[in-house]
Amino acid sequence: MQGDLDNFLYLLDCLPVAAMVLLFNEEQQRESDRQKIVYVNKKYQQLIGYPLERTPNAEAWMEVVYPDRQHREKLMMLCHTFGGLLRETEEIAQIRMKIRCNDGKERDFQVTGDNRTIIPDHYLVTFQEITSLTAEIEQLRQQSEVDQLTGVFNQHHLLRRLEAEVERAESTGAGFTLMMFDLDFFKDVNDHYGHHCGDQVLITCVDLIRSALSGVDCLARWNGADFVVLMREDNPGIARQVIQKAWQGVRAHTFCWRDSTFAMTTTVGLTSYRRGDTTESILERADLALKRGKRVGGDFIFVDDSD
Ligand SMILES: Nc1nc2c(ncn2[C@@H]2O[C@H](COP(=O)(O)OP(=O)(O)OP(=O)(O)O)[C@@H](O)[C@H]2O)c(=O)[nH]1
Repeated sequence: MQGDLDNFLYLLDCLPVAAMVLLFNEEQQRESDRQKIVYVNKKYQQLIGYPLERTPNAEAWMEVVYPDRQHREKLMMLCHTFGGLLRETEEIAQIRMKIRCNDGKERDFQVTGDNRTIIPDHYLVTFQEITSLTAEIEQLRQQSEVDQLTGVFNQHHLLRRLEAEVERAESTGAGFTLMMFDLDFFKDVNDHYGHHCGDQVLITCVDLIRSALSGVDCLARWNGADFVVLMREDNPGIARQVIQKAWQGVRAHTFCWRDSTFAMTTTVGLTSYRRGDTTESILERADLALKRGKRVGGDFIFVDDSD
């Protein structure tokens, strides 16, 4: 048995993957004493940087590689499930975790626990670094939520935020305001000056609107020349004052294209959250308010105060 273990550990040192061996002892009273790290291979020491002496048991190891207490507590819960899963299913279990390595850098790892090792009660845990993969996924996730032309959020993100905001309003009672912005006669800009000029106008308008908002307000492109602002302000009067600055900012701006200058106006439809609202009902009301603003010729802020 000892020979098997020695051979097994020798093989682990030849692996190009960081690995540790855990010994499970179900008889120990305290959960933290049930898992003991009995071996870390060479690749583990190179990549994560801690020798076995620095990792005497699972709990101490956790404190070294997860100095952030909150992160550690979350992970302890995950690991508890992870260990339970391994013992119950006699299979492989995987989790993703952030580890503070000995060089002080935080890296992401795919951690795989395998209880099918040949030594009874010994579990093999391998660590595959996925830091660059995680960064790429995060970058793609962010890109998928942003409008490529203007850099503000897209409709997909807005709908997610709106859903979360409706849930928050339902549970806390703190409302919010939704505004739909449309550039008036934007099609004429494209027709007169070309699509490229239209693009620049959209970018400039976004900058002007954004500069009137605070960092917590969510500005998103709804489609074409329509934008939506979600503001955590349940008083429509106050929200109106803020949005008027954005509306006025676009109005006062002189747009230049080659030898020409021109002005732009916007129409805004504004509505506030009401108890029982869904994302659809509040969007519908904002759209209706926008249409009513358009009906009076645009260049207008229409506040929906119907009941
Ligand atoms: N340049 C440019 N044009 C776009 C883009 N997306 C949509 N459009 C154009 O935006 C126009 C639609 O805008 P609308 O708001 O419906 O038309 P509008 O002239 O502003 O009409 P009103 O809103 O009623 O004042 C169409 O001509 C689209 O081709 C874009 O990314 N770039």
